[in-house]
Amino acid sequence: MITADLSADQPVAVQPVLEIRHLLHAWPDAQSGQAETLLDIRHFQLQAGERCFLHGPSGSGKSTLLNIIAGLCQPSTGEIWLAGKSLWQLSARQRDHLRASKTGVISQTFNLLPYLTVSENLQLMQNFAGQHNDRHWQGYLLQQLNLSKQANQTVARLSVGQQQRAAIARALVHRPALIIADEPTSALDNDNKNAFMRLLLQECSASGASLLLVSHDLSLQPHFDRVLDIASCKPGQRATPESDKEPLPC
Ligand SMILES: Nc1ncnc2c1ncn2[C@@H]1O[C@H](COP(=O)(O)OP(=O)(O)OP(=O)(O)O)[C@@H](O)[C@H]1O
Repeated sequence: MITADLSADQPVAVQPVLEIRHLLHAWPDAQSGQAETLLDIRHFQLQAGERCFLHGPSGSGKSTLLNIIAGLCQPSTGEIWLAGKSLWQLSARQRDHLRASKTGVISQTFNLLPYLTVSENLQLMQNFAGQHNDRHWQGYLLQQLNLSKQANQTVARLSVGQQQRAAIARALVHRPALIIADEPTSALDNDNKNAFMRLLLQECSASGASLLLVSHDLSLQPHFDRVLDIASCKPGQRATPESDKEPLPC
């Protein structure tokens, strides 16, 4: 079980992009049907432009937490505030709209539409976010991600690494306030990993987007303001601070 109070020490002058209050989440065990608590986070905030790196062992609940933050999975109890709105007080339609307009999600399974081209996937994302179709910007992103040649190919014909880069472009194309990335570099070679990190950080700086990124690749840590080890926050333990900026009282 993960128990954490990851609140910032400083009083907050501006509204955070993301705030978690008293989150508890349990999945029912497949055999016994009993629910065992997986996540227990008393408080967590992410400010505009802040970059947070989240790591921890396989099965510790990182993807579950990201799905909860993205409004794709309802927590057992607790509140998730995204851009000043409480996710689970919204209708499903309002929640979908908030997710589409405020977050860019790069998931482990990419969630691209395989029968559409890369460009069409980007256009669709801008449409969902209520934006006009900015072909110049889309082309720039694809070029930065070394995907220009694949712009008019259907996603189903791309390699896994190319699909991952297409998913990255889609997460950035509508300039979201919060980028949520689950193992975004796992299928990339070193060159593409570096290009991806460069573009992601550059776009976060340019747009002021916050970034919450989950990875097992600890070499990415220096790019982040805060580093959280989800597994170090256990009941009765105090997490070892990993970031110079932020202690993590559990
Ligand atoms: N929809 C679900 N229903 C039931 N149990 C689930 C569901 N999704 C995840 N789990 C369980 O929750 C636990 C945490 O899974 P999760 O994918 O969040 O871990 P993780 O830290 O992201 O792992 P990894 O690093 O391997 O991706 C696992 O034991 C998993 O089996």
